Amino acid sequence: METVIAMNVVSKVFKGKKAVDNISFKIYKGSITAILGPNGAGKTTAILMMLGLLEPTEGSVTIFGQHPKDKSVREKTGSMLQEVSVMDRLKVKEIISLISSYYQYPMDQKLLVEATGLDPADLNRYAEKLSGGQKRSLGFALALAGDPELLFFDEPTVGLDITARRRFWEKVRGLAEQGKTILFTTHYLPEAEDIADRILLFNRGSLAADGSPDEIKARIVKRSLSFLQPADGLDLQQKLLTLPSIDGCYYKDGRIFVTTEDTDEALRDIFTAGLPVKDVRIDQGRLDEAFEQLTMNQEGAV
Ligand SMILES: Nc1ncnc2c1ncn2[C@@H]1O[C@H](COP(=O)(O)OP(=O)(O)OP(=O)(O)O)[C@@H](O)[C@H]1O
Repeated sequence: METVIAMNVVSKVFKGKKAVDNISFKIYKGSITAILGPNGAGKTTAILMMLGLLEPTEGSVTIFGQHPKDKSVREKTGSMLQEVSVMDRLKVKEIISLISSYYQYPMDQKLLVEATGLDPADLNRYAEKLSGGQKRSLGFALALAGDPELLFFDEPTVGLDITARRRFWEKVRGLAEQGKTILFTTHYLPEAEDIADRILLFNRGSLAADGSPDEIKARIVKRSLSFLQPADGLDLQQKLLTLPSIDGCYYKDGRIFVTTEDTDEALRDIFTAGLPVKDVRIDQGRLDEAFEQLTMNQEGAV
């Protein structure tokens, strides 16, 4: 497998606070990797270091074996960051032509417009007049303009409607099938689960988990056990935590979820103790549960 990105024991400190803390991983050619994590976990900081827009405080980042700022790397890299800033007083087609002109082998502009779902009629509009979703489509076009080998997307689908979102992910899948390497952050876990073949879960600047969506789910949640939250939910949570088969519990969307290695044994313990659980539900583990437990466990450990 060809290594495209190597993060070697990388840390980034802002004013004495570690935003990224001793992170190491490699990303391989043709893979789609999602970086997940709560707000402030260090995802954007990590991406900015991979783009050469921030220097690590410690450790090193190499892209295609070079420093991220190396000209050869920039020519092979495209990115769409959270803030899509458009140039004032330029039409969409002028911006696309301008950015494409920076590259030796730009993508055909007609294909580019098709790929991003921009309406050809939008090409003659001033970019600052585009809607939020259309600006993101333009951002996508600009990321693809140089027909890059490696693409970074920071929260790419925020503000996109369902159709635009589906089109975006179909295109991303197609790009990966062509051998391009994709890295993206998202807060929409189902997207990560559907699209990514690997998830890097960040928490407080560290890597809390690294694996395929299935591996991450299997690592933590085999199956999940939950009940309706009663009026005295705190009391029930405290009682649940005294049972030997239950490792932890948390509240979400009106229900109490239980962390356990063995749902059968947990249920036996709950009924033996006579706890007043209602509407018992056993589900296959979901990624958001794994995510919640992994970040919750780490918080508990700090
Ligand atoms: N330029 C900066 N100066 C000072 N602190 C910063 C700077 N950039 C980020 N931070 C801090 O570093 C930490 C990580 O921020 P980062 O933006 O990387 O998180 P994130 O995981 O991308 O969050 P979100 O999901 O909210 O986008 C936060 O505590 C943030 O306040």
